[in-house]
Amino acid sequence: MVLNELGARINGALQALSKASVIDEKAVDALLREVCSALLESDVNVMLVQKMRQNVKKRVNMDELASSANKRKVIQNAVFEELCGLVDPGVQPWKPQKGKQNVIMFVGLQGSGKTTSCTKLAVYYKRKGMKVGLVCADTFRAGAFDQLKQNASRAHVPFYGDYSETDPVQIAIEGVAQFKKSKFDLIIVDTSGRHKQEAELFAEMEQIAAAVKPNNTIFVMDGTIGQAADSQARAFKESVDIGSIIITKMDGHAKGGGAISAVAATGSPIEFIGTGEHMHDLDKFSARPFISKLLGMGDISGLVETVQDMHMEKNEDMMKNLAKGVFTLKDMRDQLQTIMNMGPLNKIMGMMPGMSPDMMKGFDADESTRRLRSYMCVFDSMTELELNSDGKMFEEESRLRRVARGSGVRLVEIQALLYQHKQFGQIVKKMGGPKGMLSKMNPNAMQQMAKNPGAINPNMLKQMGGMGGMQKMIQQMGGMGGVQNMMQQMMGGMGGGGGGAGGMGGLQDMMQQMMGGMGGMGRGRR
Ligand SMILES: Nc1nc2c(ncn2[C@@H]2O[C@H](COP(=O)(O)OP(=O)(O)OP(=O)(O)O)[C@@H](O)[C@H]2O)c(=O)[nH]1
Repeated sequence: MVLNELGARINGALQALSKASVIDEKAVDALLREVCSALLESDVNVMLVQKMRQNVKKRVNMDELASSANKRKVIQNAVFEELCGLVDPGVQPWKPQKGKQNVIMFVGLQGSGKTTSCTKLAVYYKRKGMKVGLVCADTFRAGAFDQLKQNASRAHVPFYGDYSETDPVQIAIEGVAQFKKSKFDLIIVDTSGRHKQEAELFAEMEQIAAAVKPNNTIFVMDGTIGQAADSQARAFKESVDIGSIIITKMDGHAKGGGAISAVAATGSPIEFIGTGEHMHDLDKFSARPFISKLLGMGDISGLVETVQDMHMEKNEDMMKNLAKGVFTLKDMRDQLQTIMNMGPLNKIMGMMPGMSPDMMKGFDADESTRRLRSYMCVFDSMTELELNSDGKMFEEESRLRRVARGSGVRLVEIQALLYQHKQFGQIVKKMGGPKGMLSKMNPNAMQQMAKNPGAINPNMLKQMGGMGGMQKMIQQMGGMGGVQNMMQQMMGGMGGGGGGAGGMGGLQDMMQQMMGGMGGMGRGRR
C-alpha cells in the first residue's frame, strides 16, 4: 500500500472512532485492527506492528477514562504517538554550520538515487544561504560525471569533476581542496555505487573518506525495496561511519512506511526523503511532521521552515508598504518570485493543514508554474514607474498592449494578473493603515516566529493533537477562513483576506489569492 493510501486508511479508522456512539474495548480493538492491517499491507515489520498495538493498549486505560469525548481523545493521541514512535529513531542527524567548511560524502548502491539526491541537498542548503559545491568522485559509471554536471548547472551550483582522471580518491581530494580554498560552506562529494554490497565498493568508500575526512556520510537508499531496507542499512552502517540516511523514491509506488520504519529500527536518523525526480523533491524528515502530513494534518514545522527560507523580512520595502496599506505591482512581483524560488507549488500547499492529497488532485503545479513564469515576463516588460504604481495606469489600453507585445503574454492573461493585483491591493488597503491588522503585524514578530518554529509548534500541535484535533482547530479558527487568516499571518500578509469566508471556498480563495490566481484551484473569476 503506498503512503497516501496508508494515511487515508488510518485516518478513516480514526474518523470512524470519532463517529462511534459507544467507545469501549470493542471499538478500540476494531480501530487497532484496521490500523495494524494497513501498516502490514505497507510492509511495516510484523513485530513492530505488534509492539505498536500493545503500546497503544497500554496507554489507554478505559476504566480510568470518564467521558466518551475524553476516551476518544486519549485513544487518538495514543495512536498518533505510537505511529510517531514507529518511525522515530530518537537520534538527531548532524547539521552543517554556515561559515565552517563542511564536507558531506554520499554513499549508496547504484541507482539508489545518490547523484540526484546530492543535487537536491545542494539546492536545499543553497536555499538556506550556504555556498555549496558539488564534487563528482564517481568514476565507475560512465554517465555519472555528465549527470551531476547537468544537474549542478541546472541548479546553479558550482561543480568539480575531471573526465581524464580515473582515480576517484584523487578527484575527491582536488575537488574538496578547490572548494575549501574558495571558502565554500558545504562541499558535497558524490561517490560511485555498485550493483550490490561488495568489498570493492566499501574499500573505495573508505579510501575517499580517509582522504577527505567528511564531517558526515549520508547513505542513500531506494525506498521501493521495502523490508530489505533494514538489512541494507545495517550492512552499510557496519562498514562505513554513516551519519544519516536519505530514503529516495518515496513518491509513486513506494511502500514507504516499510522502508522508514525498518531503517528507523536500526537507530539511524533518516534525514530526508526523496519524493520525485525534480531538484526540489526532497523533504526533511522528522517523525511528528511526517505522521501529521501522512494523516492529512499538514506539516506546520515544514511550512514554517519554508516561510523562514523565503526571508520575507529582507523585503523591507514591501513590509513597509503593506503596513501603510499600499501594494504595488513590484510588491506582487517580488512575492511571486519568492514563491517560485521555493520550489513546486504543490509542495508548499501539501504542508498546509487540511490539504489532503485528494484535495490537491485538481491542482496542476506545472500549469501554475508556467503561468507564474509568464507573469514574470509581464513584470519584466513594465517600466519602473509602472512597477511602483498601483496598476491603475493600465486602464490606458496602449500601455497594456505594449506590455503584451513585450512579454509575449496574451492580453487577457495580463488583465487577469492586474485584476488579481487589484484584489490584493483592496485587501491590503483595508487591512493596512494605522488601525489595520497589517500594521499590528510586526515584521520582527514574524521573523521571531519563523526563526523559532518551536514558539508556535507546541500550541499548534496541541490543538492538532488527536486525530479529530484538526477539525476542531478549524472550527475554533472559524472555518477555513480562519486557516486563511493563520496562513496570512504566517506568510506576512501575502494575500488572503476576507477571513471567515468559511468552508472550502475560503481555502480555495486563499490559494488563489496567494498564488496570484494561477488557475487550477480557481473559481473561474477570469
Ligand atoms: N521517482 C523518483 N525517482 C528518483 C528519486 N531519486 C532518484 N530518482 C531517479 O532514480 C534514478 C537513479 O538515480 P541516480 O541519482 O542516477 O542514482 P545513483 O545512485 O547516483 O546511481 P549511480 O550513480 O549509478 O551510483 C534516476 O532516474 C533518478 O531520476 C526520487 O526520490 N523519486
